[in-house]
Amino acid sequence: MQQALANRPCAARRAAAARFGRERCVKVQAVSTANTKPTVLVAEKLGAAGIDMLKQSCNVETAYNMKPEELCAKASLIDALIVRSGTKVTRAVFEASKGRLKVVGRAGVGVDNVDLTAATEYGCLVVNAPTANTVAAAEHGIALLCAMARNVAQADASMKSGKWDRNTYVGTSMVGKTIAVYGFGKVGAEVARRAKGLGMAVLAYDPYASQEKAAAQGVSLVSFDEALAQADFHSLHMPLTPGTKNLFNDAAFAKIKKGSRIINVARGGVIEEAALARALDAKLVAQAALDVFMDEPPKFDGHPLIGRPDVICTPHLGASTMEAQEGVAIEVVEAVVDALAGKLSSNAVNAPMVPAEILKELQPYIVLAEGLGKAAVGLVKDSGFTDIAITYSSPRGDDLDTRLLRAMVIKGVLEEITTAKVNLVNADLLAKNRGLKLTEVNVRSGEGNEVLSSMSVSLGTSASRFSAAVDKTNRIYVEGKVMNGTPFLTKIGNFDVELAVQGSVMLTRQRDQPGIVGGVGMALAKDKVNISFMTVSRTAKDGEAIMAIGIDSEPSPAIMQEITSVPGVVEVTIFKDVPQTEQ
Ligand SMILES: NC(=O)c1ccc[n+]([C@@H]2O[C@H](COP(=O)([O-])OP(=O)(O)OC[C@H]3O[C@@H](n4cnc5c(N)ncnc54)[C@H](O)[C@@H]3O)[C@@H](O)[C@H]2O)c1
Ligand SMILES: O=C(O)[C@H](O)COP(=O)(O)O
Repeated sequence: MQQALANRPCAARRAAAARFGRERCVKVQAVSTANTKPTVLVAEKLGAAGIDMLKQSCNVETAYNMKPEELCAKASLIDALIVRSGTKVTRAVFEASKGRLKVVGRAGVGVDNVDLTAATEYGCLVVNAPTANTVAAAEHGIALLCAMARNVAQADASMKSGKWDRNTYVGTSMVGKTIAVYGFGKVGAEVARRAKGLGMAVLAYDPYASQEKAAAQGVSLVSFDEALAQADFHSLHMPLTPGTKNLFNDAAFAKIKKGSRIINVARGGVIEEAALARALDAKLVAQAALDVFMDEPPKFDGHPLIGRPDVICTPHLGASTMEAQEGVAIEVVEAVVDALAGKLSSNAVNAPMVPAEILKELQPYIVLAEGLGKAAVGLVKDSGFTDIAITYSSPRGDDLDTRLLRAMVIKGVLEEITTAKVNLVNADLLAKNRGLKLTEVNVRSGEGNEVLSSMSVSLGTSASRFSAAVDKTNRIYVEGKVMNGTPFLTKIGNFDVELAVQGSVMLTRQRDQPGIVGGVGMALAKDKVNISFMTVSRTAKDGEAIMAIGIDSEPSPAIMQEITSVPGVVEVTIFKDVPQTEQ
């Protein structure tokens, strides 16, 4: 039985809702009463419209450029705090608040300056403003593109030093050139639209982007190597994740079209700064325009890029327009006010997916669902995937409310690849906005009242990073179940495994022959990688096998290469940390 998301029967939904209590997914108890208004500290400049809106229901204090100890001193006197990227909201702040601080609002997208784990532990909801600065960031990308191509910043500095130099600053034209957008999400798509207006051909590299969305904008989706080799301009718009960290390194710059130009308004860590400096020295890259840096503010003394004439820089100004700041102010204030009133906002970043009273029964299943989503997307190759299919095998059959489990799968998939923070309220919408096709199948199986006897997630794709993960129907396939209260991955592709759904795991595929375990183990030992467990599964004696190895740290690229060369080993990959769900 296959059901589209929207077509689940109402009665079954209501019955299941009553059982899972899903209408009560609120974490923050309402803070204000009829007599007392909550107190909100605005720690960075916020648009006036947001401040005015906040004043309608809260006492508002503003204090900018506070030292960390000043913020800690304030923490026990406030119910909510609003920041941008310049304020670090550390564990010390939550500790110092002694339980009073209930909401942190981030007036922007990135929440890397907020300690989310500590916030969750201290029962503090974090909300952000994920959409209102998209256009501003795209405009800044285009501003940097034009300024770089026409040497605007350098020529301005030269004139201000009293020179009239019309020869040094001859630029390069954009019309008829090719730009590659890396990360075809909210900002990337807006940059592509504007680049078309400049007469540029637009390529996009985004393994998870929808082909239809790209085609509708006249954008060609290409591989990373094709984008590097073909584009005259490279504009970065992906999130900083373990998969994108230092993506632009020596190896990438070695493949880049010689003399091309790069713009980064995404996140600093996506480019390895020292590698970019080497690429500029070698003239592989002609110019760079950077809004974001590995450390912010960067260490100016001896910085490899900031002082160079072939690099222009701005101090993280992508979101800094009057309009965007008004927009994010309103977006974040709405979310903060809702949260203070005890409502769960769709902009909640660390919102619980499950009410506490039903967590006990569901905890291992939600960890399983998220882990399966994360594992499946972790196996996707460059070419991305077309759709997600989830199968629930449960004694409850059609009576099983799949909304929460589905949301956890979406969370597992999306939080690996986008800036999106998924919660129960926004999961389906975020999936829809990404053009993700989702199908669910309920199979009545198992006995008693257990939630699931097993569950699988499969992705339609043309290629996987680990070809053994592709099943007979050519889909990346992972399956799992809860055993004695613990979630396990039980199948990858056609291979049976038994992996706890947490920690980092190395997978190898090999011929079933002696010497593999020793060879791989010895190679890992050279990098002092500790092994927590090891399981081997084979299709037949002397046939093919896969081995799963729990690893406490990640081996270097050289050791990964060495493992690939162990006789009999065909392929190797690593699943990064599959996290326990925050609750
Ligand atoms: N400079 C600024 O002030 C500023 C302002 C807003 C956003 N940003 C940054 O811009 C970036 C994009 O933001 P957004 O709102 O468009 O996010 P988004 O989540 O809408 O889009 C990100 C896109 O990157 C893609 N992606 C994920 N992994 C990838 C990979 N390995 N290679 C290529 N693409 C990959 C995703 O599929 C997604 O389409 C983020 O890093 C965000 O923090 C910066
Ligand atoms: O994450 C964001 O929204 C942008 O990087 C902008 O950050 P800012 O609000 O500190 O300008």
